[in-house]
Amino acid sequence: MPSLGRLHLITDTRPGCDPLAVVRAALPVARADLVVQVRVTDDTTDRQAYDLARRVREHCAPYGATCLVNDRLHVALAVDAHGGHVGADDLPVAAARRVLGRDAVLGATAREPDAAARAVAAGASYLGVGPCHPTATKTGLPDPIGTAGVRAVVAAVDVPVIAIGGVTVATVPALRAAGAYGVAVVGALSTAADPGRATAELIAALTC
Ligand SMILES: Cc1ncc(COP(=O)(O)OP(=O)(O)O)c(N)n1
Ligand SMILES: Cc1ncsc1CCOP(=O)(O)O
Ligand SMILES: [Mg+2]
Repeated sequence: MPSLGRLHLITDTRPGCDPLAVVRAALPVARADLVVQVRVTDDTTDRQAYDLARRVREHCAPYGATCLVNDRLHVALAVDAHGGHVGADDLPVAAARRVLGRDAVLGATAREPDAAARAVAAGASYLGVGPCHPTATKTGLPDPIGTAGVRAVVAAVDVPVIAIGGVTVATVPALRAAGAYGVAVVGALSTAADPGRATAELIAALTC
């Protein structure tokens, strides 16, 4: 399995967004440092999710970027994605591992050390940890864990920790200092005036 990219671009399929345009802008900048996670709104049909994921997968290939699918692992399999991401309301990690197979990239959401260690024992190859900071992108989230929460999870596991939730280029240095391997963003790229430039700034912050 290639090493995991440090910048996880999560697609924003809310009304008014153009997720493929953001992916197209980010790929030539971040190349193999990019992981594109296809995440769709709940009212998106499987056919729509499949069509988006198939196109993302095709776009990623020439750049060596990784394509993951959030929640809908049958879509991940159908488009030959590199893997998927699951959280508390999705298939359990061990079941997701069985679905995706031994070699797939499998991310799991965790916000505290015990749950993180259980997810890794069940087969997660990386953890999405957060929300680290306040965010308006997803409702119903628990309180942010901050950099101290990230540090606690990092100390408990031996897989890459991807910090998520309210991440901006300004917050990356502190997250990296807390041990995060990388970051996952929605708004920092989907609402950027120039997503290519925003990608370059995030990559610079992640790799310095
Ligand atoms: C990298 C990363 N981390 C966390 C999440 C959140 O997953 P989940 O808790 O299942 O919530 P939804 O994204 O499904 O609403 C993620 N998608 N990616
Ligand atoms: C899906 C998800 N899970 C925890 S925070 C979040 C949304 C992150 O979006 P943003 O990067 O815009 O804060
Ligand atoms: Mg989920």
